[in-house]
Amino acid sequence: MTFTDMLRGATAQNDSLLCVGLDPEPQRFPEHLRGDAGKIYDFCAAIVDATAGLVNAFKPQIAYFAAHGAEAQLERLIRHIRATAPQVPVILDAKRGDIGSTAEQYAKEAFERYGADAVTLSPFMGFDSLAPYLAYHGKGAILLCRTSNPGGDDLQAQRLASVEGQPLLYEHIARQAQGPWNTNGQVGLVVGATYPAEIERVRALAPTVPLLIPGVGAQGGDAAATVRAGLRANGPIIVSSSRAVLYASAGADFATAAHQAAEATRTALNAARQ
Ligand SMILES: O=c1ccn([C@@H]2O[C@H](COP(=O)(O)O)[C@@H](O)[C@H]2O)c(=O)[nH]1
Repeated sequence: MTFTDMLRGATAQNDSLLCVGLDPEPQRFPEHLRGDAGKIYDFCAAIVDATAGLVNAFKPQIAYFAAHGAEAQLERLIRHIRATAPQVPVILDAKRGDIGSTAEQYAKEAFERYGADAVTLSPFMGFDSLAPYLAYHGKGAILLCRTSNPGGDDLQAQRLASVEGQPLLYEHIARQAQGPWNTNGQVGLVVGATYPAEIERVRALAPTVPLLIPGVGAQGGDAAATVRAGLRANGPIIVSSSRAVLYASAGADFATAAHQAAEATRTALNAARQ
């Protein structure tokens, strides 16, 4: 099954636009696990079990595993997601970007080693740096477009004088993603919930690609504005929240609290659907 098929299925089955981001920080774990990088799998698996019926995707961020040498725990976690929530796609947030020969290795890592359904990529090095991921037909390639951080403006809001109509860089990325770069219907875009006007602009330029939208929760993005700006009948969205769900409680009830936080966010997102 393709990434987009899985996304459509999980969105319908769980009645959800919410993606739970898996960004494990051992120092923020509940007391009985705190500071122990060997417990990353246990912590994340409990979060997965508590939220699997509430999400349309899970998004592990690879840095939070690699920083602790916990890649084997990430592999095990993705196998656990497959076993307990086979309908829910896994987006590996890796933001890779490199020349083609190296990109081949990164693509192998994402899709063969980890078995992810989609991966986040930086489009900064151009189409040939994306092509190795697109060679994995059916897998999602989600390109950074208008990111959630304030510094995203430094480059993404610059005007491209060399392109007809002089679009901003992020607008050009959106057009490429909807058009010539989307050779097999695998491309998606990352747009920050912290910038709803830009989500709307990206959606106008890229009406059907999946939008991965981080920035609700800890970064303060508005759930309702995000849905209104990004969701269309044929334009799916994946609204990601990590810390607000993972660390809803620092106590032994962390998984119950994560369930409640995810459910509240799912409800807020659904309330804004047309
Ligand atoms: O523009 C972007 C792209 C990716 N991210 C990632 O999403 C999560 C956000 O975590 P929260 O705790 O919900 O703020 C994190 O993994 C980032 O690397 C993003 O925030 N913005």
